Amino acid sequence: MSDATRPAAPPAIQFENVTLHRGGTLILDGVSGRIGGGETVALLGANGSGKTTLSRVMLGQMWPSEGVVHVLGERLGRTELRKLRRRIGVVNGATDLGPGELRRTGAIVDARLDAVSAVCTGFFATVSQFEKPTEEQRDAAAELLRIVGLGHRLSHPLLKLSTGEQRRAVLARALVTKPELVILDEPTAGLDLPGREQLLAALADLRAARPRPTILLITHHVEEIPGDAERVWLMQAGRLTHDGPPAEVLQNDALSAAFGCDVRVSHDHGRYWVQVAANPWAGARAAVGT
Ligand SMILES: Nc1ncnc2c1ncn2[C@@H]1O[C@H](COP(=O)(O)OP(=O)(O)OP(=O)(O)O)[C@@H](O)[C@H]1O
Repeated sequence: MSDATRPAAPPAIQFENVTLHRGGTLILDGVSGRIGGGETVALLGANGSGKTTLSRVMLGQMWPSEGVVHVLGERLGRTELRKLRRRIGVVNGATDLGPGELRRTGAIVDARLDAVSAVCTGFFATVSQFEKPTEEQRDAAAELLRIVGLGHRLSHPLLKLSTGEQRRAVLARALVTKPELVILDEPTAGLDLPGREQLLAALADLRAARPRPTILLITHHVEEIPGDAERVWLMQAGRLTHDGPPAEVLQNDALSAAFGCDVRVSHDHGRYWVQVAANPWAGARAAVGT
């Protein structure tokens, strides 16, 4: 069957005309998009463009003022979120918080837990250990922690791990249930160079898995986008301005507009790289005499 006649994979995520206001600010402005089952989509955009908010809408953590969102065949608002969340693996930046703040910020795991217990909370989609994991579940958690390079930290509380180690533990938690959908929000923040490459390799393994999970990767770093990702979304001021294959979207003009500075994109070793061509702060430096 040719690509033209092959039916499109059923969507893992589909949202239409999603608008979200908070405190009088328009954060998402009528965004629509679709990710087919098993596809990888990278979401790029400047600070404050609305990337995390969009991912939180998909997770049912924030409610849009308008619009319809379907995730893994379920319409948000008409489905039991707890059940749905068990099918989704999430990595975000909010791991090093105490329990009071956990509820307020939507953090995903209680950082006082030891690494194995923290990973096991992924089986129950809870932030803390409210249910006792089985021995098999603890073994699976330990195995994943070894795979992400934390075999020597199994019984350490997350609070006592470095930022990069916490990040790896949270990735293990996200993957422990073999989720159908994985949402990674800046998963390499705080990782050192080998740590980042290790995480990107784990991402490549995930993309090679069968059945292949759907992946939404939110990042600021063009070089982290798998060159063969199905699509790249560019976000600017709460709108999805571009949606297409990497070669089409990762262009000088589109990225310069999205980041508000003149950039040059290159392609090497199967990945895209970006350099700032003109320093947007040069005027400010001149003004302060540096
Ligand atoms: N609860 C809120 N009330 C008011 N404004 C908010 C709220 N949450 C987010 N915002 C604003 O919405 C905008 C988008 O925030 P969001 O965190 O989604 O951006 P982002 O693209 O993920 O940014 P970053 O790259 O810095 O993580 C920002 O300007 C932010 O200040």
